[in-house]
Amino acid sequence: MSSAIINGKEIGQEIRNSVAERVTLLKEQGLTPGLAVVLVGDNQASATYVRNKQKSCEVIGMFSELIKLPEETTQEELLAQIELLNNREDIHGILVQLPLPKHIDEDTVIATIAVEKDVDGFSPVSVGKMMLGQETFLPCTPFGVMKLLEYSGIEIAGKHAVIVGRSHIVGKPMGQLLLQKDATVTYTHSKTPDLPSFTKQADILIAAVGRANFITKEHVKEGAVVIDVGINRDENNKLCGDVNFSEVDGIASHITPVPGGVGPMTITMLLFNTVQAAENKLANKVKL
Ligand SMILES: Nc1nc2c(c(=O)[nH]1)N[C@@H](CN(C=O)c1ccc(C(=O)N[C@@H](CCC(=O)O)C(=O)O)cc1)CN2
Repeated sequence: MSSAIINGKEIGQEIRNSVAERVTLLKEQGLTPGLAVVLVGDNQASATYVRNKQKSCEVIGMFSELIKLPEETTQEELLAQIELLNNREDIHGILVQLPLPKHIDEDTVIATIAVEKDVDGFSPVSVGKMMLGQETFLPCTPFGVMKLLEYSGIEIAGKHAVIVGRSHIVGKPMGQLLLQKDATVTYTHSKTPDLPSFTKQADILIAAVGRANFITKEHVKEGAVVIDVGINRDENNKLCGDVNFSEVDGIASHITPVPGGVGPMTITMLLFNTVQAAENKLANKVKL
């Protein structure tokens, strides 16, 4: 029997509908949520994501502004742009599309975003608050995964979650969010020896390693929930995840497809966080 598909497009749309209602309420009170999207350089994939983010804002009635900077922009110039956005009344959320050109230090740039506008949830203060379980903006991809699990009725408490991948924006926060819901969490990565001996124990397996079709049937326990965070291109330049879907289908109880699984949730939770930032502003609630 095939695994149940966790449909990120459908779940994302349901959440976007409720975010759109919150936008309408804010506008009735004279505030239009505004997102600034900063894109540096000519990365084609980044340009596509940024376009999709802006289009998604428009669909739900939010304002968005693209700050497009050339590849040769210096770090100082970029930091100056962010300072301007930090001080703008009409901008409630700021995101700097990653990756940045190599001559710019991502950590310094992210740390410059005002924490109350850090709708990507990447700044050191946001990450620290998330680790402590305090109210803050959660990073959009792991936040989206938590919503996928919630909307699919998947129990987390008491389950063994195994994360494959340790990036700052997905793997690490993912484990924390699952831990906060009482999962037992194991972190693994591409250099973990005998990886299947760990992943085979997972009730919930999160693949966030960034390698096409890396997770195969030998990694997955019968009945596991498999969440594929990967966005890769295979040898035919076809979009694919970190999980070899056709091998794992039928072994997992539930699985996310690529495309149409976690990806759409990343932008959904960005909209969610930006509306939250605007609501916080209206309520004069500064998240420091
Ligand atoms: N500042 C940020 N930079 C990056 C983030 C981020 O969350 N904040 N994440 C990724 C890229 N990303 C958003 O920026 C992103 C990636 C993929 C998708 C998505 O919807 N994927 C679709 C397929 C799209 C396609 O056809 O190519 C899917 O999986 O269904 C959305 C957002 C790195 N940078």
